[in-house]
Amino acid sequence: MALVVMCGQPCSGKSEAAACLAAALRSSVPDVTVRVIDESSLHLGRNESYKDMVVEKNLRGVLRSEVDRSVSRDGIIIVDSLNNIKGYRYELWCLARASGIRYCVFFCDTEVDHCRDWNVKRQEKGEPSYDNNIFEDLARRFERPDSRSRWDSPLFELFPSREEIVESSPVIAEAVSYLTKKVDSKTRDVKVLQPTIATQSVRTTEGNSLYEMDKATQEVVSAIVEAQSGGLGLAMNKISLGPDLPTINLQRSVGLPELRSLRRTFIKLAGQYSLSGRPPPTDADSAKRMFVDYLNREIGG
Ligand SMILES: Nc1ncnc2c1ncn2[C@@H]1O[C@H](COP(=O)(O)OP(=O)(O)OP(=O)(O)O)[C@@H](O)[C@H]1O
Repeated sequence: MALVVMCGQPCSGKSEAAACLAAALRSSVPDVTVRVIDESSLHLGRNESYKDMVVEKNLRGVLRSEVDRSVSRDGIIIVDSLNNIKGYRYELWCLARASGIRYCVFFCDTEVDHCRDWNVKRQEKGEPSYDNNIFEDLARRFERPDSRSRWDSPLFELFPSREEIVESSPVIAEAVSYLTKKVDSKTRDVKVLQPTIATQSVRTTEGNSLYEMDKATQEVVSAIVEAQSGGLGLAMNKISLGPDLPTINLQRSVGLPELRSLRRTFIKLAGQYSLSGRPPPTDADSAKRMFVDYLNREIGG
């Protein structure tokens, strides 16, 4: 039914806002399942998840896979994480689009000084908090949402340092109405994302780019599994697929379920709205090249 992406600086009030939104939605549409996905629901700690770029990338991958598994036309998913990188919000938007559901972003626009104070208060109370260096690094890298981008729209803005956020706050009510309203077919006042052919289940015909992509990415997965099993005497962390293709540089051993999930997500993300803004690959080699680039970004060294 809908995907809601929380976004904001560390310790900016996202979880409190997400809880208010979830409660308001549950009262408004009691028959709809509302689920909040956050780091703690996946048993991931803040400092462990953001201590360097590799684990941070890993955290984003885990959250994205969970969102991918959970989005549906029947329930509402709220992703309560930093969602601080615009490319990542774009990926979440693609997942919503692939499922043909509503989407919106909630931005807790709290000044960094307040976030820092609130984080220090949590530290003093012994509550889960960010280490100071991790907080400063995340604060510096935050990419503000921009409602002109499809993946940051519609954008609901909250100012937790200036106004108390409660279930009855006007912006929460506005979001509940947007997320639960029946679409008026005449005015089309609520935007439901429409899956493109590239994001629908694959309808394969030979020569079709999706078929090529499906087959090519499967070959890449098989090559990785083979290399990791020590077969063919291949190096496990640097896997070559041929002279004209980039090398796969793995940071760690990656199991088949994770590879399958990455492949599924890649296929959804590719197509018309490809990761690089290029058109979908039309031949096996370019599909492999794009998939290897994607894997190197997600799980590469
Ligand atoms: N309006 C407010 N006034 C004072 N303190 C606040 C306010 N909103 C949130 N806080 C405090 O800030 C801290 C962080 O709140 P919250 O967990 O909602 O933020 P968050 O953005 O989800 O944090 P994280 O980035 O760790 O997930 C909490 O201790 C909370 O009590």
